[in-house]
Amino acid sequence: MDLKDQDWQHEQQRVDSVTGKVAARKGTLEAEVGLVRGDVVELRKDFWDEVRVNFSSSDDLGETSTSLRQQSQVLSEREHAHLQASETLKKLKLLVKSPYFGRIDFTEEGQEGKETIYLGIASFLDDDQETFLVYDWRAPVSSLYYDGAPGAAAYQTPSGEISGMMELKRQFVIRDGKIKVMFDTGVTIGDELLQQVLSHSSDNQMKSIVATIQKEQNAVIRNDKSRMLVVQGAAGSGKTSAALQRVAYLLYKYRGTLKADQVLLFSPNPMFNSYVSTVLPELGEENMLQTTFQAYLEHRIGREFDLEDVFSQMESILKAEEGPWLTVKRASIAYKSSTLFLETIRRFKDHLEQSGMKFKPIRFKGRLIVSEQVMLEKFYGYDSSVRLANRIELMRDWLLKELAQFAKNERKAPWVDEQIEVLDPDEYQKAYTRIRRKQSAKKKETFDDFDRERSLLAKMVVNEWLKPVRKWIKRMRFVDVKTMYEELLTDKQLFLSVSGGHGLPDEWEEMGIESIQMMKEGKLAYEDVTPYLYLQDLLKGFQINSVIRHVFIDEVQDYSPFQLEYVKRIFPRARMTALGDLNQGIYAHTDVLGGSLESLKQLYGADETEVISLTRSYRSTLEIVDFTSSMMPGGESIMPFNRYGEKPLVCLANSREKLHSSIVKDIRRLNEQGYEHTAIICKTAEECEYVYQALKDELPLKRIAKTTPSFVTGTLVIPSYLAKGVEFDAVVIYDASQEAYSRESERKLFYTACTRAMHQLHIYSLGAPCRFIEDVSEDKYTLQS
Ligand SMILES: Nc1ncnc2c1ncn2[C@@H]1O[C@H](COP(=O)(O)OP(=O)(O)OP(=O)(O)O)[C@@H](O)[C@H]1O
Repeated sequence: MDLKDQDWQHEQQRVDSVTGKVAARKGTLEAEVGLVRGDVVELRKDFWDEVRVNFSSSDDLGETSTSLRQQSQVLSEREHAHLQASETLKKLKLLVKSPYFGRIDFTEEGQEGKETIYLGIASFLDDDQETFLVYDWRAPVSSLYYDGAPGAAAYQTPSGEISGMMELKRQFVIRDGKIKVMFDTGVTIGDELLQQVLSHSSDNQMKSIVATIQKEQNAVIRNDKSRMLVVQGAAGSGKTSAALQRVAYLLYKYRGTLKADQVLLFSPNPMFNSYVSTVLPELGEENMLQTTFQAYLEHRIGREFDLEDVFSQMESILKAEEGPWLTVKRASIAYKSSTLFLETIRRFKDHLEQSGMKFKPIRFKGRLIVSEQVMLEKFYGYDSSVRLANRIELMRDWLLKELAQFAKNERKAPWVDEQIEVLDPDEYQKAYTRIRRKQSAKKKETFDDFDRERSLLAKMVVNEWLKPVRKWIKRMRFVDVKTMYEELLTDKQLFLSVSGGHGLPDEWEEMGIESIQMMKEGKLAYEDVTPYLYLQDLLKGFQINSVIRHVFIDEVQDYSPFQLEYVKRIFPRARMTALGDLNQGIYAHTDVLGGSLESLKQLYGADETEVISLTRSYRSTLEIVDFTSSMMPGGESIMPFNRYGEKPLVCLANSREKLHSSIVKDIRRLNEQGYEHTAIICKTAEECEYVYQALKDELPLKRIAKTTPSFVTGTLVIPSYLAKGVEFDAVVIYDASQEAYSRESERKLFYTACTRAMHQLHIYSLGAPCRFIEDVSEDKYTLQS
C-alpha cells in the first residue's frame, strides 16, 4: 500500500469514527427531542389544570397571577429547550452524511506540536466536550483554510492575530460517510474540486459553496468592519453566493444577538426568493427575511394606486418606438431617480412648513365637518418651530376630538332614529350585550328605561357610522399628498424655487403631464412611486424599522440613488451589503448611477464604506466568458475560471419557420446531452408569449412571468430582464438580430441574458446579428447559417 492509500485509509477511519460519534449523539438527541416535545404537548394541554385560578379576593388574584406566571415560565423553558435541541439535531443530520470538507495542519508560533483542524458546516465536540472533532467553517481558525497557503500563515481572533505555520491543506468530498475525493492543495481552494462542482448541471436551487469559497469571496463573507459593504462583481463571480454565506457567517458570529429575522434580503424578483431559499437551511441556519423592493412599495401605497412595476416599465420602454414619448419617459426616469429630485422634494417639504399644504376636508354623509380652510388655519397656527410631521400628528389628534364632538351632537339627528328602528334583531342583541358589558364596568349605565336605551343605541349607531371617518383621520388621509405631488410636477415656478433649477430636464413640462395623466387613472408610474412615498413619509412620518440589523441588496445596480437613500432612511440601525454589477444595469434609471459606484459610496460616506471587487467568473465556461466579456467595454478585466466547453454558437436564420425549427431541434439535442435546465431567453414578455404559443406543441415549455413565484426546472421561456441572478445549463437567445436589439442602451440587457449560461450558449438571429455580437471577434464563436 503506498503512502497515498495509507493516508486515504487513515482519513476514512477518522471519518468512520467521527460519523459514528455523530450518529450516536444524534440518536440520543432524537430520543431527548421526542421527550421534550412530549413535555411541551402535555404542558400546553394541561396548562389551565396546573394554574390555580381564583379571583375572589385580591390575595387570590395575586396567587393566581403568580401561578400563571410560573406555569408560563415552565412552558417557555421547555419550548426553548425543544427549539435548541431541534436545531442541534438538524446540524447533526447534516454532519452524519458529510462531517467535514477540509483539513488544515497548523502549528501556532511558540507552541509545541501541530494541531489538526477539520472544517465542516457546524462544530462537533468529542465526548469530553473539549476536543473539537470538527470546527465550524465560520470559526476564526477556519479562515486559514480559505485565505492561507501552506507555509507561514495567520488568522484573526477577537483577541488579536495568531500566526504560525500551516503544514497541510487538504480537501475532501464525503458523501454518506464515504470519502469520494481527497487531495492536498495550495493557495486556491481546489481548482479540481471547483471544476467538479461547476461542471455539474444546474437545477432550480442555488447551492451553498462553503467547501470551495475563494479567498476574495471570503473577504466579502467575513467583512464586518464597515457600515456599508459594496461588492462589485462580474456576472457569475459569486456575489449572491457570497452574500448568502455571509448571512450564515453573521448569524454564527453574532449568535447571541443576531437572529435570522433581523436580516433582510432585497431580491430582484419573487422567483429569485425561492431560488436562493435553500442555501441557509443547507447550512443548518434559518432563512433570513426576503422581499422585493416592489413588494415593499405595494405594501406601502398599493392600496391607493395601481403601481407600475419596474418590469412593466421595462417592457413598455423596450417595445416603444423612438419618438417623443420615449424621450420624455427616459428624461422623467433619469431625473426622478436622482438624488437631485430627492433634494427637491426635501426642499419642497421645507417650503410646505411655511405655506402650500393641501388638506382634504372632513365630510360625513356629504356634510362638511371640518373644511380645508379651517384645517389650514389650524395647521399654520401651530408654532412654526414644531416639525412638520409632528404638526400633522397634532392635527390628527385635534381632528379626532372635533369628530368626537360632532358625533355627540349627531346622536340627536333624525337619521339616527331611523337607523335604530331598522336595527335587525341580531344587531340589537349585539348592542344589548355590548352595553351590558359596559354596564358592569360603569355601574350607572342601565338598559332599563327607554330614554337611556335610546341614548345608548344612538351613541353606538353614530360611532359605528363614523368608524371609517375615524380610521381615515387616524391614517392621516386628510393630508392631500397627491395634490401636492401633482402641484410640484406642474407648477414650474414652485418647482424652480425648490429645485434651484438644477438638472431640470428640457422635457419637464411633458413629464408632468404624463405623470398626472397616470395619476388621474389611479396609476403611479414606477419612477414616481418612490418619490411619492418619500414625500408622503416626509409629511406623515417614516415607517422606520429598527429591528433589522443587516440589509442585503442584491442586483444593487437596478436601484436608483433615490431608492437607495430611501432604503437607508427606513432601516436606520442596519448595516448594508450591496451586491451588483454595473455591466448588468439593465433598467432605464440605472444609468443615473453614472457607470460608477460613486452614489453607492456616497450613501454612507467614504469612511464607512468598503468596496470589494470580484473579477473571476465561475458560472460559465471559459469560452462563454470570453465571448460575453468581449461585448462590454472593460470586459477584459473579467477573469474566466478554467473550465472548458464549446464556443458559443451564433445561428442565422432567414425565416421565422427556420428559426423555430432550428430552436426546437437544438433544445431536444441539448436535453439529450443531459442539459435539462435550459432557457429560451426572449427580449420581452410579449416575445415570450409569442414564442410559447409557437413552440408549445413541439417542446414541453414553461412560461415565466414576473409573478411566477418559484423557479421551475425544464425548458423555460423567460424575458431577458427576469433572468437576472439565475442560471441555466444552456441558454438559447431567441432572436439577437440587429432589428431586435437595435439600441445601444440594450447592450447590458443582452449581456445579462447571455451570461446566464453555464455550459452552452446558443444565439439565434433572424437576419443579421446585432452590433453587440459584431463587436466580438469571430474566433470567439461558431457561426452557423
Ligand atoms: N466559490 C465557489 N465555489 C463553487 N461555486 C461557486 C463559487 N463561487 C460561485 N460559484 C458558482 O457560480 C455561479 C454564479 O454564482 P452567483 O450566482 O452567486 O454569481 P453572481 O455574481 O451573483 O452572478 P450574477 O451577477 O451574474 O447573477 C453559481 O452557480 C455558484 O454556485
